[in-house]
Amino acid sequence: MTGITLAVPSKGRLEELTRDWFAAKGMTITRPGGARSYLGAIEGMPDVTVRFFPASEIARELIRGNIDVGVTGLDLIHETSETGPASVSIASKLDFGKADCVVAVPESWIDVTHMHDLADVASDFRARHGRWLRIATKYITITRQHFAKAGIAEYRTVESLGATEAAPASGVADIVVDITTTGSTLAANGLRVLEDGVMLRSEACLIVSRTADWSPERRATLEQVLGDIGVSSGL
Ligand SMILES: Nc1ncnc2c1ncn2[C@@H]1O[C@H](COP(=O)(O)OP(=O)(O)OP(=O)(O)O)[C@@H](O)[C@H]1O
Ligand SMILES: O=P(O)(O)OC[C@H]1O[C@H](OP(=O)(O)OP(=O)(O)O)[C@H](O)[C@@H]1O
Repeated sequence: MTGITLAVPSKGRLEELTRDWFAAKGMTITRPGGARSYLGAIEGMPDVTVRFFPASEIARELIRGNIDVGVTGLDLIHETSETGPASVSIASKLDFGKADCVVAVPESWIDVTHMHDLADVASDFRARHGRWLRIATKYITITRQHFAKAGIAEYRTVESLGATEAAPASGVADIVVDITTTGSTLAANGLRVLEDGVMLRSEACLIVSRTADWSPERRATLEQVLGDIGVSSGL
């Protein structure tokens, strides 16, 4: 077996930009079965099988080694598993899909400008309010890691799969961890990013799995394909 699998986003904001990025490198991704098909190819590259997946599944399968190369957001690699970053190699940043994963508090918390202020708030919270500080987020892993690094342990996460920024105003949580690009959603919901509250700067990346089964033949195919794009695997 010398062929390799390339996974690209099947939908969402990264789909078209990914196709355009490959096209600019002279590689045309085809989807012979149409938009509902999950199998594709790259014209003139019979050793590459293209698979279409949601961005979050691409991150998971790269980490598990079930796909060889893929395009997804760096944030999803960090969020999917604590071992995510070590399980992959970033072959190239793609300069689109940019978003910062941030900690944001209500604008009315005027004394809270840095993570160390938040640490003080968190440790007093239970005594003052009779409950833990609540953080609305879908970035549970990233939150756990960064709050531990900031020495903050006294909080609870409230898992939010959409409209996270609405959680403080609606009383579901006190603060949020979410991604932001222009900042307009945070501002519209009366939230402010802490001055040292950027936990991760994310963008779409071309990512190689370290955990895939890299036989010498498949490795040679990988380096050849990446060489055509002008990058190396970093394996
Ligand atoms: N403004 C933004 N909002 C959300 N995601 C963004 C934004 N800008 C870039 N991204 C990136 O896009 C990726 C998520 O893409 P997409 O929304 O297609 O994924 P998904 O989670 O599979 O979609 P869905 O939420 O529809 O299931 C993440 O890596 C994220 O960082
Ligand atoms: O900083 P901004 O430019 O305002 O962008 C950030 C917002 O965009 C995304 O939500 P989206 O509208 O894509 O909905 P989602 O929650 O389904 O991802 C993200 O979850 C933020 O809410």
